[in-house]
Amino acid sequence: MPVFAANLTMMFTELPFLDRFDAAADAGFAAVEYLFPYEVPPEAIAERLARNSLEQALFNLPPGDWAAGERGIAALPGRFDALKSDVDKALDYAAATGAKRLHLMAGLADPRDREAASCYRRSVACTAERLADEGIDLLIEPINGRNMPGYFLNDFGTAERLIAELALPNLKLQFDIYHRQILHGDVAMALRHLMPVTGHIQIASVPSRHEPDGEELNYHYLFEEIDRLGYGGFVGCEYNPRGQTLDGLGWFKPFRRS
Ligand SMILES: O=C(O)[C@@H](O)C(=O)CO
Ligand SMILES: [Mg+2]
Repeated sequence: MPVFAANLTMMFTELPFLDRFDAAADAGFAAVEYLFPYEVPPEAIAERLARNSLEQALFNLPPGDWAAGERGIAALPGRFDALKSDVDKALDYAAATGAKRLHLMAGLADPRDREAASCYRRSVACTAERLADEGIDLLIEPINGRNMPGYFLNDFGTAERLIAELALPNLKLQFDIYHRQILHGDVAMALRHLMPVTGHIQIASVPSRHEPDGEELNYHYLFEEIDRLGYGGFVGCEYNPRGQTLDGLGWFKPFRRS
């Protein structure tokens, strides 16, 4: 049975950020993820995790100036020094929360731009090596251009090739099924093919990015497939609830922590 992580950036947004940890645990989740923890001190997050016996599945390294439209800096020329201090900051949060996976966002750049590609490769390699010292996996995630126009890493094949070329044991794929379906389809075959390099999975319905309980994808089948493939990681619930978060958790009843 997959272990689901509530995504606290999207779920339980009826509540202030720290209270979402309590709500996720009360709803039966054993783990949580979110995009960015950096507005809140690491100790405050650690306290909520401990109080609720929750595991911290994943979060993202700092993304640059999000409010100004940046979506990561790994592929941006001239930002390598900033990335190194971002990694230190993220590692402080990982140490406090026990997170064993961090996602590095690529940024907005033309995937055909050679300088961006070379920056991205260097950023990914150096960050993975730094994280390996702490026993942490680095995740890279292809994101579809409808949700994030101009995002550099917009192709699963590119991510697969980079992971193979760099051959760093802690560099893994963040397989967001929502993005996969929009970018390429063929989700079940891709899960089979990419499972050896997959370090984290995320889910949402397609096309609405709501609860994984209908529309284009058969999640009942995909959850069984993920189990059949022996996946031992977390499945992040990265969806926008249609209404109140709790009202949309019917799909989750069979998986609740007892
Ligand atoms: O799919 C997504 O959008 C996220 O997993 C992410 O990290 C960037 O927004
Ligand atoms: Mg995602």
